[in-house]
Amino acid sequence: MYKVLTYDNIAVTGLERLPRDRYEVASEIQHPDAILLRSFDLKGVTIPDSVRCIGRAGAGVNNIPVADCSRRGIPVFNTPGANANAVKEIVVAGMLLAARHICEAWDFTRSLAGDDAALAQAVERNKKNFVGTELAGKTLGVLGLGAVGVGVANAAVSLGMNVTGFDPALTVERAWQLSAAVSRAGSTDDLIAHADFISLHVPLNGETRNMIDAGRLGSVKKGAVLLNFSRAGIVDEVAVRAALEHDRLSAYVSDFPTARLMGVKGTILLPHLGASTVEAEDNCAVMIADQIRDFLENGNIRNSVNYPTVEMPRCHPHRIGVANENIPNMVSQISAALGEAGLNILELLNKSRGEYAYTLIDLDTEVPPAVLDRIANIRGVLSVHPLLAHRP
Ligand SMILES: NC(=O)C1=CN([C@@H]2O[C@H](COP(=O)(O)OP(=O)(O)OC[C@H]3O[C@@H](n4cnc5c(N)ncnc54)[C@H](O)[C@@H]3O)[C@@H](O)[C@H]2O)C=CC1
Ligand SMILES: O=C(O)C(=O)COP(=O)(O)O
Repeated sequence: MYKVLTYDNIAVTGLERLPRDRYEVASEIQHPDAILLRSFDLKGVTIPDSVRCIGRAGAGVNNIPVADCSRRGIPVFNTPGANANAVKEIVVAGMLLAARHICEAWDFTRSLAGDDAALAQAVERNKKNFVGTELAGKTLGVLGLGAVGVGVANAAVSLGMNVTGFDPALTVERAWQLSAAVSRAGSTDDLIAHADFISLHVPLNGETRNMIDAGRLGSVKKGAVLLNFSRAGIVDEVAVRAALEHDRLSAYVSDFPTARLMGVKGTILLPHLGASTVEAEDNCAVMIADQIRDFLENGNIRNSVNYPTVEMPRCHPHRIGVANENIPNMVSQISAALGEAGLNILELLNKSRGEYAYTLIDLDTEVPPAVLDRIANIRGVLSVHPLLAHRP
């Protein structure tokens, strides 16, 4: 039995991809083979030695100690694009909430009482307080043109907005998806200085933390709207607060409420709802369950954030998967350990990514525990697992 420890709500449609006769899935479980989670903060948790992989049903992995996992030979998976449409839609909603003062207007309406005539009178008398602006013709700057950013940029084009984008590592795939009407900003600063709406779609990491700081906010167009559906830490909240208080920003729409911004005029704070649609939760859960199952059973790696893509069709029953440092002589030492034990290699695939590599080896017979131990003890080997073929 494979044991899968879950944190957060993982959609049942996804969990059903892990057959009950082979998988035990629970939120409390001893010696898990895999951890499945969404935004739960795994950085404060000791990851048991039994864990072979971690699956994030979603995009951001800033809640996972990825570097530690890499050193332990644990691939971390995510689900690129699986929730991007949901985020795109809520960003469009966020622009409209800000541009049309919908939150204040809704607060006003809820405060009303009386009969139809009284309500109509109050409505007509007060609607001038909520006059907004239209999105069409305004400029949206999209920072980060990945799965979400491209969706937001294209949606904004279809709403009649002028859209500029910036992404120093734009992939060819995303470039193909991006509307030709989206112009390319020369830099983050350039994008920020010319936009009426600025939407952040970068991952939170050492490079992006606090990237929207006082200096950059000082150069935004007066009255610009900042939308943050990425992570709280991408903006310097002290600077955002000051920009709101000085009317430099007219609104800050964020999916990440924090104590510093609660109640500050101009903030529209949502409870991390970007990916909370039935469709996105299903997409993410199905994708991650399939990926961790293929890894646990076949050693195949697809959509890992720290290990290379390694996929070898399963034609033989006896296979091992080895995670190792990307240093000379690894494959030769591993194959020597197998050869000296009289085991014949049928197929071998080795791929590397940065400091790490992963090797899949199909053999003509089962690898005895002593040989697995020998491989595990080779300097630079980080994890080794036998992968027994299951009947379909
Ligand atoms: N609010 C929510 O519920 C959700 C939030 N997110 C957040 O949005 C982020 C982006 O999600 P996806 O688009 O799916 O990820 P993605 O990986 O497809 O796209 C991220 C893009 O940001 C770019 N990038 C990285 N550093 C950059 C920088 N310094 N300047 C400009 N571009 C930079 C990358 O090249 C990449 O193209 C996630 O990392 C996560 O933090 C994602 C999904 C749901
Ligand atoms: O996918 C992401 O990065 C998200 O922020 C979505 O988080 P969630 O799955 O809703 O906890």
